[in-house]
Amino acid sequence: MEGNGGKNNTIETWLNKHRLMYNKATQHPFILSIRDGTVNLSSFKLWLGQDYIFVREFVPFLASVLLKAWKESDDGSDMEVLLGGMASLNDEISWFKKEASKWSILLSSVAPQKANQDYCRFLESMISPEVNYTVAVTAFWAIEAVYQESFSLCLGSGSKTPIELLETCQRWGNDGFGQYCVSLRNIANKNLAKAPADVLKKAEEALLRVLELEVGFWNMSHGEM
Ligand SMILES: Cc1ncc(CN)c(N)n1
Repeated sequence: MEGNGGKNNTIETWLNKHRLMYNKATQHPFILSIRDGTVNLSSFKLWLGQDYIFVREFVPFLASVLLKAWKESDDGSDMEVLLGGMASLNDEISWFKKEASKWSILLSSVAPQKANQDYCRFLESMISPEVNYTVAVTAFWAIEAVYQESFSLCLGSGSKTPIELLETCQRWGNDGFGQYCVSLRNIANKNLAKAPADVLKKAEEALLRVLELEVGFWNMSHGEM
């Protein structure tokens, strides 16, 4: 008997249950200000410098998800999807450096703010071998999905995203990244479908924590601390 009552759509069930929180994370006023063209460029620059620090911390987290997949997953294709994610993180780091120099941001002098530190601490907690693969991959999907949904909003019809921010929005809002997030959600759902109740509980808690941390990260960028 599967711990999830035989269902294979846990993520969708959770998203419906936590819709309010999910919308807070994916339709934050910071993102809406990019979409309506009123974004404060100093907020954008703050976000850029802070996210560079976050993305560097994201690498060991993803490495730990890969390691868990190798040890715990019975589906070899998970590894390939995660490896693709690692390759795009490599691109992402180069892109941050290029973008920072375009905006005259000295990345080496950026210090992580509280919301970023909290998020990085969460990532670190997920690295522990005691956190199982299903929980970690659910958190990983949620982290990527929030950026994908958020930035794709800034590309939709009627958006007035400033031209100099379009590349940023395309980085996470493009169809390829959308497909990658669908693959991650399928991996999470597949593992959640066979997870026992205690793992399901931890995975749902991890999803909620990610949403809360994403809201905190946007608040920090938007100057609402
Ligand atoms: C805070 C945050 N969340 C998600 C992502 C997408 N990798 C990111 N770059 N930064």
